[in-house]
Amino acid sequence: MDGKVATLAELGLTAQGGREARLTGLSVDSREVRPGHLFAALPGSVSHGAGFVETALEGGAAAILTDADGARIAASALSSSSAALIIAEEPRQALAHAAALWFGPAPGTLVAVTGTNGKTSVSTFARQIWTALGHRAVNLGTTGVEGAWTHPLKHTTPEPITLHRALARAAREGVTHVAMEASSHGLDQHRLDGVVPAAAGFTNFTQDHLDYHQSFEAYFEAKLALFDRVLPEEGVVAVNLDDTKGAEIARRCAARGQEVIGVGHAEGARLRLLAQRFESTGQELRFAWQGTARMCRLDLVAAFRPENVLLAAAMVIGAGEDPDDVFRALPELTTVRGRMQLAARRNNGATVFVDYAHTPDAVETALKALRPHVMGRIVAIIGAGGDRDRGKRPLMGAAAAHHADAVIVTDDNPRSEDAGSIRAAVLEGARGVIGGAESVTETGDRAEAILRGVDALGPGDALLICGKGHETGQIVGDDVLPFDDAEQASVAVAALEGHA
Ligand SMILES: CC(=O)N[C@H]1[C@@H](OP(=O)(O)OP(=O)(O)OC[C@H]2O[C@@H](n3ccc(=O)[nH]c3=O)[C@H](O)[C@@H]2O)O[C@H](CO)[C@@H](O)[C@@H]1O[C@H](C)C(=O)N[C@@H](C)C(=O)N[C@H](CCC(=O)O)C(=O)O
Ligand SMILES: Nc1ncnc2c1ncn2[C@@H]1O[C@H](COP(=O)(O)OP(=O)(O)OP(=O)(O)O)[C@@H](O)[C@H]1O
Ligand SMILES: N[C@H](CCC[C@H](N)C(=O)O)C(=O)O
Ligand SMILES: [Mg+2]
Repeated sequence: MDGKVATLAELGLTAQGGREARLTGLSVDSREVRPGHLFAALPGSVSHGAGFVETALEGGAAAILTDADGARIAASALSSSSAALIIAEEPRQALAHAAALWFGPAPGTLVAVTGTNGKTSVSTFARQIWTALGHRAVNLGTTGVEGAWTHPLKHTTPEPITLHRALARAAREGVTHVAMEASSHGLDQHRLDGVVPAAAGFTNFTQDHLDYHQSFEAYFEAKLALFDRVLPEEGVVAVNLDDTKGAEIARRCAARGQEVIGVGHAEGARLRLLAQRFESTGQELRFAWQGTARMCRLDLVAAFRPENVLLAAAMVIGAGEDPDDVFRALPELTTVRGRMQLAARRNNGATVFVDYAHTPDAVETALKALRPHVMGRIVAIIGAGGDRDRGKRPLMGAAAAHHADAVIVTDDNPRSEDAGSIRAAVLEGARGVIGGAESVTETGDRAEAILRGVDALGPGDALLICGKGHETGQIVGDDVLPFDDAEQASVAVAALEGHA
């Protein structure tokens, strides 16, 4: 945005005393302030950004956006400055709107999805459907910006400056359609308040992020904001009715007069899942749109997959596509990076999948979702991250031993911890299961564990490599060693089948 200048009024902001400023950029971090910037001094979880106003002013900030507390904290720094002061009740919301105006036009069609699990999957499928229909589309979230334009991101839902910069750049690259993930942190912090979705989706609601939200109620309230605050009145709501909280959202939105597309097995679903038949690398679906039954084959495994696919279809329909065109595109959907991804196949037909499951619940869900596709045995590779929740380690081991036929415990980002001790905790959980997996073994080196796992596969068997999904590195101490589960799976198959 070199050379660009805007007034406060052009960004929808009004300073105390009506003072004006000519802005050259926006920052939320005082260390990034350049001369002429608006510095948003936000109340944080660790400190109040207002404590950094002095640094921002030294850096040349022309305006400070904050709340009433912030104005008090920064009063003395501001008293000797000519910078404009904007006091907003919700400075994060004001920043989101200002960032949307500063960076300029975003792609014309945007949808957003929230829920505990499945956001990355649903937004990726929405992007793939649009692409199949001839649009230049991207998905934006945990795996960065992917599709017609790619760009890395540090967060699932980035703060508004990063978000609107990315959206504007995507638009300049010719992208017309965006499916984005709305994390509960992002919603709670008003990061999406400057976007205008045509449709919003809800996957499901289970326990997560209680360290931040404190209670289930607060966590759900955060998610509701996508429908109550971010989605405009004329926006369409696509929601999984099989989830109790989803049904509640559907009722609330319908009562408000919003168009709702219910998805799921539930009788009242406009897009209703009727039946599934599983094969080793995919499944047949029978579903109905507004009462008319249809069939299609998905080249995707996991019993829960149709939930994600049909929700994505509902969001794309809600955003204006013709339902028949959308359903014709479904057989073309391909795997989501690191989510029940078919990474390799042995000559004997055995399959190797990679999944990001890194909690006890996710390990259980992933293994159960794979089971109906597998005629033989399931081998699971699992490990747990260092410098993360220690309590989950034995529980992950137990989940794997309960639901797999053989378990290989290995390393997954030991970070600053002793890798052997982490494995020992996972092994203890796995070996404590009575009547579970027939074998539980330990192989610290992840590449070797994958080779052993692949080697153990007979006809009809499957290997599920849990924990790293789309990650491209193994974090050991301060080093990030290149490592990609899907790539290692192919390397292992090639080595065992004797081809390069
Ligand atoms: C817990 C959380 O969400 N924190 C966000 C919050 O920062 P904070 O409240 O911790 O900030 P703080 O450290 O108290 O500092 C207060 C303010 O002072 C500013 N500051 C701080 C130091 C300094 O020298 N100068 C300065 O200006 C900070 O930029 C901040 O605005 O506000 C910041 C500015 O908007 C965010 O960047 C930051 O996200 C951090 C980076 C983060 O890691 N968030 C994660 C937890 C997150 O949002 N994850 C979700 C979903 C994950 C999932 O689904 O698994 C995501 O969407 O990625
Ligand atoms: N509909 C679903 N029901 C249950 N589990 C699911 C569903 N969709 C995906 N999962 C599982 O949840 C995990 C995360 O999937 P995905 O990355 O799509 O979700 P997400 O909401 O984006 O997660 P994150 O909060 O990490 O960004 C994967 O392990 C996947 O197997
Ligand atoms: N966002 C999560 C992902 C964990 C993935 C797993 N590979 C690990 O390192 O534990 C975390 O950083 O805790
Ligand atoms: Mg995600």
